[in-house]
Amino acid sequence: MPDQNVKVTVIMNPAAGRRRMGRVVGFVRQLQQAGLQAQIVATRYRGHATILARMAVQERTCTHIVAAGGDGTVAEVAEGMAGSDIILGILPVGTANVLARELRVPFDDVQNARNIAGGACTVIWPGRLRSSEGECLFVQMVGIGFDAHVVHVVSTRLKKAIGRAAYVLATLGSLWKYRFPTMTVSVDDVSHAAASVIVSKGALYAGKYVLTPRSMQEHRQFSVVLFGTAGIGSSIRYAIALLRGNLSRQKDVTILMAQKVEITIPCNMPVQSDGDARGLTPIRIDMPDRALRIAV
Ligand SMILES: Nc1ncnc2c1ncn2[C@@H]1O[C@H](COP(=O)(O)OP(=O)(O)OP(=O)(O)O)[C@@H](O)[C@H]1O
Repeated sequence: MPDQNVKVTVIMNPAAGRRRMGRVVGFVRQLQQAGLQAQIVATRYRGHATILARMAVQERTCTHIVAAGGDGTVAEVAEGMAGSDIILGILPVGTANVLARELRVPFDDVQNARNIAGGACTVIWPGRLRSSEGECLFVQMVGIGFDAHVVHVVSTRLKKAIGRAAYVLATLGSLWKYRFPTMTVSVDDVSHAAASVIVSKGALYAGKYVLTPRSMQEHRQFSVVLFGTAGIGSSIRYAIALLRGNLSRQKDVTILMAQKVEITIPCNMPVQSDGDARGLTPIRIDMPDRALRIAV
């Protein structure tokens, strides 16, 4: 029997993925058919999802917020509601939707709506990034170096037109343009040298590819993946290893569990979080005390 007190606000990013308004409307209809009250609010600009989620928490206008978008939208919504008792749902209509894959949120919208109505949820711990653009939560990962350069240069228009293939083209272009400087990474106060770094809450990357053997979503820690060798050849080797699922077995890839990462040298390295450009180094990443309840 559905709970009549369940009120769902769907925060929809109209700029995510390939503009799937019809799918969001259909999903809301599914929620309503399951006996829940549901409404859609569309974001109007970058960061708006955080403001909408924060207002919903403060005014207690709903019991659930569904982030309709990709990982960037989920992260913005999380920023506004983490630490509250509101449950976060995900309607994966973005480009990569890594967190939804990680948590096995159904891509079948009927099943997803049923799960939300059913009330099952899990608790995850987002990380916090401080960079030249200020502070934000991340739900899946932060990249510093080569992958962040790809995110900084990928064309939004191409992403809309061809989806994840836009990242493949941007990666090929970046192989020639990126200079591959080495950085000093402090991981829980121990210094390491790396060509590129990915700090990850989850096990997956760029969709369904295995980055680390273990997801840390349910822990107050993250994995730190240090890519040891700079240059075009090594980057291609890392990409192939990622596609084949054996990245963690590369001799020059180190994976550490940690709660704090700092990169101060060199300055001005590109930074991305959850697939969105987030300014430049210096950065600090840690684990705030704000959990997220997520419908699964
Ligand atoms: N109304 C809007 N207009 C323009 N940009 C927006 C709007 N609302 C949100 N955004 C921005 O859209 C960006 C992309 O969103 P999101 O990451 O959810 O989609 P995606 O990139 O297609 O998916 P993924 O991260 O899974 O690859 C985010 O940086 C977000 O801040």
